[in-house]
Amino acid sequence: MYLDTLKQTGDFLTLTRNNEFSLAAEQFTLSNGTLVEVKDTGVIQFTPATYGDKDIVLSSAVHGNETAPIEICDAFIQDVILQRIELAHRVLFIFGNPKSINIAERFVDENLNRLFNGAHENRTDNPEQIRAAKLESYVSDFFTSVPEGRYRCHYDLHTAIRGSKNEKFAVYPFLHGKPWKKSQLQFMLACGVNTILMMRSAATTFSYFSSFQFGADAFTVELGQVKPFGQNDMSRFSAVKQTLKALISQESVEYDEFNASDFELFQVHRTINRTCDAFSFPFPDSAVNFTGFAKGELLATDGDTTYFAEVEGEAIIFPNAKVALGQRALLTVVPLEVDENFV
Ligand SMILES: O=C(O)CCC(=O)N[C@@H](CCC(=O)O)C(=O)O
Ligand SMILES: [Zn+2]
Repeated sequence: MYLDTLKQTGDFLTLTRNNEFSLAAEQFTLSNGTLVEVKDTGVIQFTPATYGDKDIVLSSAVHGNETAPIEICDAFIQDVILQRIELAHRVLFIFGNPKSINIAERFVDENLNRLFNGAHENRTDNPEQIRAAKLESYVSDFFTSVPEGRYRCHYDLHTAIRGSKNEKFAVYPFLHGKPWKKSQLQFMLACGVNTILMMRSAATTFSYFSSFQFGADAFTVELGQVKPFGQNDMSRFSAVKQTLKALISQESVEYDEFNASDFELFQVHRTINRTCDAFSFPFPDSAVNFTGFAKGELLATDGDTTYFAEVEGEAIIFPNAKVALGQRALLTVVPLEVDENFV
């Protein structure tokens, strides 16, 4: 029975870290009427006695070494349980990969953020495969256990391996032709995120899953660079903390008028996958995200295949030569202007 400690401390992160793979479901009600449901290790759902029309998912630790988002969500969960924050909406918090938090690694056996939207099927069992399937079902239950037509969003919080020219940026999953929402860009701006990458194809990421399967406004949000626990400068996250707090605790949140000049928008130019053991980049580990290359410059070598920048200024995002074979080793992006595809 872990509930007494959880009620007293609100420390769901420690409970999660002490139970790497599963935790028996339990529930209780706070004196303010909020129902607290522990669904599993790392998965906790809050339902206020009276709740508004938003169903909000906030996830972190899909990559275990990305600690700043974990600290942000840990603090929110404690604030809710200890009644320092009163929620206005239903909220599901997820710490994605508890064991990878404990070993301070991106993942244990397999990158969890490549296993969503059915990608966990037909593969040999390992903890991340199992976890992806469970997380999908918790999110599905959360969104579908209430009447249809409610507003849904999912912000999957990460930090990037490399430094970035633009410290904070968000990935807007492929919307299959639906327009991008200026209101979501305003929300990101309020979080201190002025740089958005528009994906142009389906993915197996957590944010794409919620966007595609449930029509949620969903993003992968990169809040800075990976640091061990205790080494994050939490002052750099004050805007995102304040904006997320407003989202979950206020009936509605007003944002400034959309102004295209506030943003740097990019669309994916191409994805380069690693297919060979001999995969390398010509640039050093210190090369930051959004570094632009001149047309014709070498971007990557995959066995006998060489990739050169196809357009002037083609910029690199998430270069990682160590990904598993078949996985994305590099995204490149080019600037995007606001047009009629934004509503
Ligand atoms: O810095 C890196 O190389 C990776 C940071 C990270 O985990 N990014 C996400 C982005 C997911 C998306 O494309 O929506 C990932 O690679 O899973
Ligand atoms: Zn990540």
